[in-house]
Amino acid sequence: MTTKSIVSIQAVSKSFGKQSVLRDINLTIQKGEIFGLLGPSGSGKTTLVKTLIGLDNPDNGSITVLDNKMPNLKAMEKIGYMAQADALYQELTAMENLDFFATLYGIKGHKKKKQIEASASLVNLTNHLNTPVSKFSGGMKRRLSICIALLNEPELLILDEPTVGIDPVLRKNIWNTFEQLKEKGTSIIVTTHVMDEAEKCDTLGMIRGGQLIAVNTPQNLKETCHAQTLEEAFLYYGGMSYEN
Ligand SMILES: Nc1ncnc2c1ncn2[C@@H]1O[C@H](COP(=O)(O)OP(=O)(O)OP(=O)(O)O)[C@@H](O)[C@H]1O
Repeated sequence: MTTKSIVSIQAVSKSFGKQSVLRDINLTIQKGEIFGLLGPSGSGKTTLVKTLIGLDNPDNGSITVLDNKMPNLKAMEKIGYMAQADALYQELTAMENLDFFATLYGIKGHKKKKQIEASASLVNLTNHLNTPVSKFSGGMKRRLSICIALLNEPELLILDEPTVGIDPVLRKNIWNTFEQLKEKGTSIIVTTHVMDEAEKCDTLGMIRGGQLIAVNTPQNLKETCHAQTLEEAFLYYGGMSYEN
């Protein structure tokens, strides 16, 4: 693994009205790692990833992604983003959805065919491409959304709670896909509130009430405070229970 940074967040703050949602966030994410952002519902994970990709502007501070100060169109082209809710056309087949989004990304001809095949294979959807999305299970829809985020061969893949509502077997499959992508050199940022997923990340940022309360490997986070579990560690660093 190289030690070059792919994301640098400096003194980022954001409020919605009177509510302070991100408080002085400083964070560096290294290239080639799976970085997890762990925090309870409402802690600011989605807001932080949205500011990362330029979908939302911070009130203060600066963000650099792939050596570009955000928001930056060139950097955005190298990022694959999967939002929390699936944005799929239900009446279209998986292939038609993929074709539509590939065209939107400006991928054409032979490259389009190749990219769709490669991405579908990674998420195990090759045999379901001609099925209308309305007939997909929740897990298949999530995998199709991941597939779409992979179409432009992103250097950085950002996934907002990619496995919510997915059973443990499928969740394991999806994490295997992340490992394969990492092997190929893709950097991954994933938000989660699930502890066993957090354990699988190379580095973990714990966020609570808009504050980054600790950043380290899952092992070090536990060892430093003599915790048996990440939940215990979260309690230690956050000074409160994990749940809101
Ligand atoms: N557009 C908005 N306008 C006003 N408040 C917002 C907006 N977006 C988010 N918030 C508030 O900001 C806080 C953080 O929300 P955010 O979605 O970032 O949390 P989260 O950690 O991603 O939560 P979850 O795990 O439930 O998705 C919440 O209190 C939320 O209600």
